[in-house]
Amino acid sequence: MTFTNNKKVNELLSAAPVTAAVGLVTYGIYTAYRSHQQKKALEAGYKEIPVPKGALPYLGHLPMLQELPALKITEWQKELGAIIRINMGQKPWIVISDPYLAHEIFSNNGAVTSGRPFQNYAGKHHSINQRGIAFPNADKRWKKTRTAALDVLAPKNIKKFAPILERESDFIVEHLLKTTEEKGSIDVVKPLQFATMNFLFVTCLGKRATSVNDPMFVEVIGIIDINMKMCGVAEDTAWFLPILSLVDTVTGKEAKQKAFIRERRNPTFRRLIKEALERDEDSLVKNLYALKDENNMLDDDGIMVTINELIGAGADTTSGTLAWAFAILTHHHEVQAEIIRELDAFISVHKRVPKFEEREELPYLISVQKECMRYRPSTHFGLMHEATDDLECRGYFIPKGSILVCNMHATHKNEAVYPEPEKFVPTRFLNNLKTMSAAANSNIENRDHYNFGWGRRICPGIHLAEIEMFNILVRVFAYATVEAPLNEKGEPQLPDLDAWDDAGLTMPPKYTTHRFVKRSSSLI
Ligand code: HEM
Repeated sequence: MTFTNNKKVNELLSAAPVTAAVGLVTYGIYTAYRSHQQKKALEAGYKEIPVPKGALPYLGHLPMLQELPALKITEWQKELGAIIRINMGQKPWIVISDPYLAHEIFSNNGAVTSGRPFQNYAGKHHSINQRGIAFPNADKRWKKTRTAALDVLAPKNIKKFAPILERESDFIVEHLLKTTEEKGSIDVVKPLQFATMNFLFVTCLGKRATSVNDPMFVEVIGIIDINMKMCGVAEDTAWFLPILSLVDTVTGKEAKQKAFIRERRNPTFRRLIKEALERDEDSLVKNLYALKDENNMLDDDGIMVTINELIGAGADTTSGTLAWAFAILTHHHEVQAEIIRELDAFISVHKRVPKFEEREELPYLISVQKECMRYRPSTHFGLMHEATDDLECRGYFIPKGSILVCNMHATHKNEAVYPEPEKFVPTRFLNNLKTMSAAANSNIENRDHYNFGWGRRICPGIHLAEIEMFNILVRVFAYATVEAPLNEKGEPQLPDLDAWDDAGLTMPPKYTTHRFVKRSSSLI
C-alpha cells in the first residue's frame, strides 16, 4: 500500500474550496470529540497511546508516509513502542507491532475487535454494502457465509481434491521450466496466480481454466487485479479525507468505480455462477445456493461477492508469497542446495516427489518456507479490524470505533520474538514445524508467523495456501534451481529485496522474473 497520490491529493484539495469548508467543520467537531475522549481516558488512569510528532491539521500523518507507509510506521514504532496511534487523515489507526499484544487485542478480545471499518470502495461498491466474507462486520450473515466457505476449505475437503492440487502444481512447474528453456526467463506472477486460482475455479465453480491464455482466466484475473488494487486503502483517499468524496464525485472517480462493478465485475461473476449452477459438478456455488434456500440471509449478490473474494483472496496472496520465496532464494544458493539435498534423499527412496502429508520428512524446506514468509510478508497490514465496543488492554484504553491494524512488517521484525530479525535465517523455524494452520490457530507461544492475521477474522484459506505452496516448491526444486535473470552481458541481475510492488491489498516483490534452470542431477 503506498500513498504516492499525495501530490494528487493536494491538487484536488486546492481545487475544492467548498468541500474544504465542509470538511474542516467536520474535522473541528471530530478533533474536539477525540481529544475529549483522550482526556477522559487519561483522567481515568489509562496510559496514553503514543502519537508520532508532526501530524498536520486534517491530513494527520498522511503526508509523512511516503511510498511505503509500513517502513515509516515501523520507524515510529521503534521509537515510540509496540502500540502507537497515527492519524491517517481523519481515521485514527491504532497500530500494533508486538505479536503478544496483538494476540491480546485481536484474539483474547475478539468479541469486540472483529469488526471491519466501512470503506468507501471495499465496503460499499465491491461488497455491495458489506456482503461476502472479507469486508462485512462480524455479524450473523458474515458468520453463515464464512462457515460455508470454511466447509470447502476444511482440511477434510481439501484432501479430497489433493490430486487436483498436485496436477495444477505439475502443470505450472512444467510451464516455468519450459518457458525458461524457450525464452530465457519467466515472470512468475501470472503463472502462480493461474495455479492458485485454478483450484478455486474447480472448487467454487466446478471448472478449471486450461492455460494462462484461457479467456476465463484472462477475464477473471483482469477483474481481480483491478479490484484488489481498489480495495486497498491507499486508493480510497476519500475514506481518509472525507473532503475528497465530493471531489471523487466531481472528477468521476466514484462513477468509474461503480461502472467497473456494474459493467465488468458483476456480469462476469453472474455468468460464471449461472454456468456453475448448470454444470453437473459439485461446487461451492451450489452449496451457497442450497443455504440460500434454507435462510434468507444469503442473496444472489452475497454469493457473487463471496465467490469473487475467495478467488481473489486465494490467488493473489498465495502467488505473492511464492514470488517472494523465489526472489529471496535467488540470493541464497546455499539454501537451495540444502533444500535439494533433503528433497533428493526423499526422492531416492520413494521415486516421486513428497506429498503434503509427508512434509515432516522435509524439516529444512518447511523452515525455509516459514522464514521467507517472516522475512517478506506478502501483506503489510493484512485487513483492518474495528473495535465494536470500548476495550481496555494492558492499561491502554481503546475506544469503540478505533481502527486496529497489525503492522505485519514490524511484527515480523520484532527482536524479542525473532533474534537478528534483519537476517534471513533458513533454520529459524526448525523448532516449530507445525503446519501453518495449526500454528496460526494455536496459542501465541506456538505461532510461527502472523501472515494470516488474527482472531475470529483469521484467514480461512491457510491450509489450502500451505498445500499449494508446498506442492509448487517441492516440484520446482525436484527438477530445477531458481536463478536471477541475466542482463545483455550474461550477468545475473539479483532482484532487489527492498523493492515492493503495490498491488493494493498485497505487497508482492517488484522483481518477479527468474530462471528455472533444470538440474542435470534431478532424480526424476
Ligand atoms: C499465503 C497466502 C495467504 C495469506 C498471506 C493470507 C492472508 C490473509 C490475511 C492477513 C487476512 C486478514 C485476517 C485478519 O483480518 O486478521 C486474510 C483474510 C482472508 N483470506 Fe487469506 N491469505 C492467504 C490465502 C488465502 C486463501 C488460499 C484463501 C481462500 C481461498 C483466502 C481467503 C481469505 C478470506 C475469505 C479472508 C477474509 C476472512 C474474514 O474476514 O473473515 N486466503 N487472509
